[in-house]
Amino acid sequence: TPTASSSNPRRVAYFYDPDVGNYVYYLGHPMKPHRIRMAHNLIVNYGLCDDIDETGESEGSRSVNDPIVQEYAEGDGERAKTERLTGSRGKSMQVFRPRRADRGDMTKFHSDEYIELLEKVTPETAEYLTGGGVRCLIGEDCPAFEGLFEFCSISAGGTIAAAETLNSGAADITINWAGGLHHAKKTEASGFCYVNDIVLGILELLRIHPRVLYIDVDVHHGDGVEEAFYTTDRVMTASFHRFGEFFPGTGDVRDIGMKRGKGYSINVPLRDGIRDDSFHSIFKPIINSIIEHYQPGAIVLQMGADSLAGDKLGGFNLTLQGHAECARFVKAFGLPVMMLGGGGYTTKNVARAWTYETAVMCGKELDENLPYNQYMEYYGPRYKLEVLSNNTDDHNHPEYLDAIKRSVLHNLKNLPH
Ligand SMILES: CN1CC(C(=O)N[C@@H](CCCCCC(O)(O)c2ccon2)c2nc(-c3ccccc3F)c[nH]2)C1
Ligand SMILES: [Zn+2]
Repeated sequence: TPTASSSNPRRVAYFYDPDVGNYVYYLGHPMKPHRIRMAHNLIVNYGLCDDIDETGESEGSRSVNDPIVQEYAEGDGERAKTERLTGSRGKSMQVFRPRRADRGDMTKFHSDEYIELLEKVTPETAEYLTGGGVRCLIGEDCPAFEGLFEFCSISAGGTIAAAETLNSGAADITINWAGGLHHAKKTEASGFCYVNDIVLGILELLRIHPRVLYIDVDVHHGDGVEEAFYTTDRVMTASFHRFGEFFPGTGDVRDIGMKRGKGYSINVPLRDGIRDDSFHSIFKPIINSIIEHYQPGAIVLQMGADSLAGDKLGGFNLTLQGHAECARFVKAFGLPVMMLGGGGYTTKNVARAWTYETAVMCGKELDENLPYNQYMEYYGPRYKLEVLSNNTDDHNHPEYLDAIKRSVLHNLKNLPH
């Protein structure tokens, strides 16, 4: 299969399960899985891919004896075999309904007891099973909701399938907007995250690649992924996040990894109000230096949309273009990329951002006027593909950003091996 250089078109595989939008944390909880269905509907109505229905069929689906079906199926783990390819002609990318992760997949990182708890906890039994919500943090942030384990299986199944697809060489870029749940720990839920799909996907990539780079632009620190790989040099984690009186509180610039991992965790702590230009002035030089010094074989990019201006929880001031520029910049290195979702609490803007960023990876331009879609009323009154910055203060003074940048670049120059 032809390898794509950074110039010619990249083969994009996109993973989506039509059930994902049905899960609800609880009324009033900021995390709304419905946002993923909104993004999918916009992606389909912009014509970037065919839709996929409950059976995984779509009008563009191929018959099982179609050569590419055989190639895809043979080239990959058994997960692919259950897959119906919907590689439709003329669309910019292929959409797949991923196999759901099972406890065997999940316990590649998480403890047996923790996954056993996730499988059996219900809203009714949560209090009792979690010792009052303390042992596994199942409570305000991480409630036990109806279908919790299925939701985790869909999220993790998508990211594992996306990693397998990159490993098989069947695509250059893979996308799972239901993934990116970066706070989940080995034995406990945290920050709306229960199963760390990112860690599971990176473990899959490590079967092929000696070095994997993880980049996190969610407004919250990617603590679960950093912790999982804190003492190894086989994964470099780089998180750009709001820091100071903000959840989860970790991610200080001085936290750089330990043991063989010393120097392989990068934290870029930022203040609220950061705008496109100041964000890029620190993001681009750091990513350039990381790629130069670390030379990863593959990149995992968590595109949490709560770093957009106007997010309910975030406090940053990035525009749609500014947020998407991170994906565009990473794509240009021409390395295999797995792009994942994450946070994002102003749901109409989450759908806008992830639709736009899907198009960026496909190399497609989108009309700024939204196409008619199932959730059109959410996008009023302008019905545009835009997220504009506001006039809140940027508390990231240039000398602050410069000091952080110098500290990070200095550490990168001195990587031990
Ligand atoms: C004990 N105190 C509560 C803890 C706390 O402040 N938790 C953060 C959690 C924010 C999680 C952000 C998740 C994420 O965006 O990073 C994400 C989600 C998926 O991938 N990434 C938070 N919870 C809320 C929240 C929770 C329930 C209801 C309303 C809320 F505002 C807002 N922010 C401390
Ligand atoms: Zn977040």
